[in-house]
Order: sequence, then structure tokens, then C-alpha cells
Amino acid sequence: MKVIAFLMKHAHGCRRYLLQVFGNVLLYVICGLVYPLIISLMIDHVIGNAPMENGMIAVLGQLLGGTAFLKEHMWVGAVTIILVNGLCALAMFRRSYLSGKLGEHLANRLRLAMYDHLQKLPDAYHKSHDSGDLIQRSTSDIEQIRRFLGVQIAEMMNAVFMVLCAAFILGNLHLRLMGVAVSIMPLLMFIGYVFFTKAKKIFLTVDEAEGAMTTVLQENLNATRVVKAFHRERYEIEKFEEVNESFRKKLFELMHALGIYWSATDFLCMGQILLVTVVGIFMARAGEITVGNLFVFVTYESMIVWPMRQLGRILADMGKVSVAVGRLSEVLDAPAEDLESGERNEIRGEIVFDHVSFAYEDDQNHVLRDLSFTIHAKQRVAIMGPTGSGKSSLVQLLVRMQDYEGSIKIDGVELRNIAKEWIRSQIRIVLQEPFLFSKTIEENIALAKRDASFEEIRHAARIASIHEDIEGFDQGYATAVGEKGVTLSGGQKQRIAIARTILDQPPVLIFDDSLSALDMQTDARIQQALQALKGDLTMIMITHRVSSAMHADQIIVLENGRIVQSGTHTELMKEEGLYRRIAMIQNEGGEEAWQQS
Ligand SMILES: Nc1ncnc2c1ncn2[C@@H]1O[C@H](COP(=O)(O)OP(=O)(O)OP(=O)(O)O)[C@@H](O)[C@H]1O
Repeated sequence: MKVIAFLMKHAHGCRRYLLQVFGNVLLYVICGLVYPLIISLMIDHVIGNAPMENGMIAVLGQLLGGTAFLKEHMWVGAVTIILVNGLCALAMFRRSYLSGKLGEHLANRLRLAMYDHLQKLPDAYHKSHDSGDLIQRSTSDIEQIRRFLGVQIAEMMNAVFMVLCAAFILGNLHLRLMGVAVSIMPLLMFIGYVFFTKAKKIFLTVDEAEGAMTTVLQENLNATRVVKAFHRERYEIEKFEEVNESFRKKLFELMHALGIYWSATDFLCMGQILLVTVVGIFMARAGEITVGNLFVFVTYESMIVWPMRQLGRILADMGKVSVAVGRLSEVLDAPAEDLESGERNEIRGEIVFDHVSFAYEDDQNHVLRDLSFTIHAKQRVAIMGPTGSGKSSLVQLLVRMQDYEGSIKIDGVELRNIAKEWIRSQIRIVLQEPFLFSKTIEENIALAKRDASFEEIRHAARIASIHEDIEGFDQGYATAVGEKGVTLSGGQKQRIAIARTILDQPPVLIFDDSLSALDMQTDARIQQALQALKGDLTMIMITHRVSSAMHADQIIVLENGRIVQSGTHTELMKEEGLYRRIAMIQNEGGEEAWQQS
């Protein structure tokens, strides 16, 4: 039911393909069932002289010109058999082609739906889910559904029609022998059902083991430098061996179960064909059925017994499909972030925190406690504090990545009432860890403003003190940046990220400790360039360096999520407290010692 509801929801544009598949399956079944009847007609009534007792065969005989005509023109029967078989082959081709198309269309839609939804899921969702697992859901699970629709749904229709129509015709020919012909079918169905139930659990464990293996592989490929730097190759190989072995075991378990299923049902199918043949021969000898009808029974039996067994396999695959559907639904049904609703007020850059506290969802402890402060529009503010004091968390609140207790007002409007999409376009953050896409440098800088002119891009690069480095590359701004920008140094990546953020001159600009990867000289150069933007925008700079903070209009010092000091550099230097201690340590060249404190 879950699978059907899912397909109804996502496959609505594919209905015409489904209908065409249905039509071709019907044509295939009809043609497949008609030609043994023609052969029976030829054996019993054209070659032989058995009395015409069966209504269906009599109608067929009439359609072909009557038995007298056929006796004179046997080739008509032969040509008809060839034509019917040709039609059968054509229907088979159309059926496969259209069901393939159906599967591809749905897979395409699902991939887009997943990608679209993954973009809209909140940051917290991505933090709590393995990317390897999400990749597997977006690829292997969709592939599973594609295979089901592309191949098996047509086979399922085929099996059902074939069995119903064949049973009807056989019942018409000889009711008791038809009973024998379908006697093992319920058992085949039952075995299929039991297997389906059992296989569901095994398929799930196989998928999970594959997901775990993908995660290890992906993590490792993302961290090759760390692995090499710490000489962890052996450990990483062992870790992979472990998940690989677990995957192999689960897969083996599945193969084992499948092996039993295939061999048991093979045995049953062959037994069923043998049973009908033997009972049929006895009946033919006793004169209860004609030789032609015996031929129809034996042919039909082989035509229905395999699709019936196939039905068992399809049910088993439905187990996989229902697991895949469940895994996709888990992602697609996860509530997306509402980016659009809310106010879109003009942002000048005044930020007022009023008794703001915050704790992460999965954590009881407050990371920020009772913060109250005001940042006036166009001010330059520095936030300092030891690691873990809550500086980055504070910034997360400002772009509505997290909800908060208390009140944060941006230009007089409560932040939680402002549309997320809007606030994120107005408050831009240069993150601690810059991520560059596999594009050119120019495209990476123009990320937030696609229509930016080349001059604007160069201007932003100059402010970020990266222009000269870029000009030094062979292809300048057209230089391709590898996956995660591996061809650039950490500092270069960081400066490109800065250029990207300041490109469209947002009203509020935040540096989340993003200058720390740079040497003091480059830091100072960027600070100087940013000085040129002073008065144009509100700037919040999270930093560990007093030299970066000292020119700010206001410095806020956090410790354990609380504001312990605030004021200008001159004011804070006069006070006994954390800021002066930091300044003194750094003055003595002990910046590293402070960062580790
Ligand atoms: N997503 C998260 N879920 C739960 N706790 C988190 C999460 N992110 C950060 N924390 C915790 O919140 C606290 C504050 O972290 P935060 O990153 O805000 O500190 P910070 O002052 O920016 O540190 P640093 O200077 O090292 O960047 C830390 O104890 C951290 O472990």
C-alpha cells in the first residue's frame, strides 16, 4: 500500500506510459494464448477428424475459414501462427520499451525531487544524517524503484493476465484437468509471500551495510590529507575491511535465501508441468481429451507456471522496493525549511539581542545564556572568546539556522518573523571552513550574484587580497578549482570565500573566524581593505586576534556562553579582565597559547 501511495504521488506524469504498457501486455497475452489453440485446431480438426465440441476452437476455426477450407489450405493455419507470433513479439518489444521509459521517467522525477528536497532540509537534518547514506538513497534506492517499474510491473501484469486468461480457456477445455493445472499455484504464491516477508528484513540490512560502507569510503576520500598526515592508512584500510566484510556477509545471507527460493520454486514448477503432462496423457488415452487439447494444456502450463514463479520473485523485489520507498519517503517526508514566509523588511543592520539564550536540540545545556547587547547599523563589532564559548552559535542564530529564546530584533523586526531566505541574503557569513565548488574561480566568487560583472568580481577579489594570486595563475579567473578547492592553499580558499561574500555588498557581513587561516600580514591587508567598507555596512568579526578586533567600534567578549566584557579596545584595556589578558599574551607573541587556553 505504501508503495502504491508513493507511486501515485510521484508517478502522476507517467500514467500514459503505464496505460500503454498495460495495452501491450494484454496484446502479448492474447497472442500468446491464441496460437496453441490454432495448433490444437490444426491437430484435432484439420489433420485429424475429431468432432468440434469446444465453442472457442469452433469460433477460431470459423474465423480461419472453416475446417473444410483449412484442410484444403493448410498454409493459412501456418501463416496465421507465424503472424500471431510476430504480433506477440512486437507487443513484447513495445511492452519492454515502454516500461523502460516509464521507469526512467519516474527515476528522473525522483532524483530531482530528492535533490530539491535535500536543498531545502534544515541544517540540523544534514548534521544528523550521514551524507553517504543520503547519497545511497538518492542513487541505489531510486535505481531499485526504476528497475521495478522498468521491468517488473509489466511482468506482474503479464503473470496476472496470463494466469487468469489461461485458467479460463483451460477450464473451458476440461475443468478437472484445469484444476490439476493450477493445483500447485497457491503453494507457489504462498512460498513467494513468505519469502517476500523474510526478504524485506534481509534487504534492509544489506542496504544499511552498503550505506555504512559508502559512508566510510566517502569520509576517507574527503580526508585523504588527514589520513596521510597522521599515517592512518593501515587503520583506514582495516576500518574499510570491517564494513566491507559486514556488507559481504549480509549479501551472502541474501544470496543464500534467494538460492533456496529459486531452487525450491524451480522444483515445484517442473513438478507442476510434469503432473499436467502425465495426468493429461492418461486422460487422452482414456479419450477424455483430444491430443490437440493435451498440447494446449502442456503449452499453457509452461506459459503460466513461470510467470507465477516470477510473481514470487516480483513479490521479493517488492520487498526491496518497499524498503527503498520507505527510505526515500523518510527523506522526502522530512519537513523542509520554510524559507519564504515572513517579513522582508529593509535591512540597515541594527541588531538588538534582548535576554537571548540558546541550546542545541540534542543538548540540555545552554550554549548561549541571557545575552543582551546592541549593534548599531553600520557599526563594526568584534566578538572574542575562548574556543567553545558560543561565538559561531551566535552567528547561526542571526541567519535563522537555529531558533532561540528571548528576542533578537533586526532593524526593529523580530528575527523569527523575517523570512529565512531574505535574512540569509541580507546577512552574509564568511564561514570558518570555506567550501569551493568544482567550478572556475570566477564562478565561485559570483556564487551569490550570478549577474555580477567581471569588474565587480575583480573589485571583491582585491578587497579580499586574492586578486594578485589569481592573476598569477595561468588561466587567471578562469582557473578551475578542484573538488573542495584542493589545488589552492587554505589561505587562498579562505580569501576567495571572502571575495564571494562581500561581492554583493550585503547590509550585514559576518566573518566567523575566517581570517585565522591567514598570516598576520595578509590579515592586516584585508582588515585595511575592509576599512574602506566602514560606514557602508554592519560588520561582525569573530576573531581570536586582538590586532583584528582593536579597530572595532565595539568588542564583545564571550566566555561560557555569557558576555563577560564589552566596550572599545581602549576601554577594555583599562579594565582588569579576559580581554586585557589576551592582549598581553598576544603582545608577547603568545597567540597560539591563547587559542589553546
Ligand atoms: N550542531 C551542534 N550540536 C550540538 N552542540 C554543538 C553544535 N555545534 C556546536 N556545539 C557546541 O556548542 C558549544 C559552542 O560552540 P561554538 O562553535 O559556538 O563555539 P565557538 O566559540 O565558535 O568555538 P570556536 O572558537 O572553536 O569556533 C560547544 O560546546 C560546541 O560543542
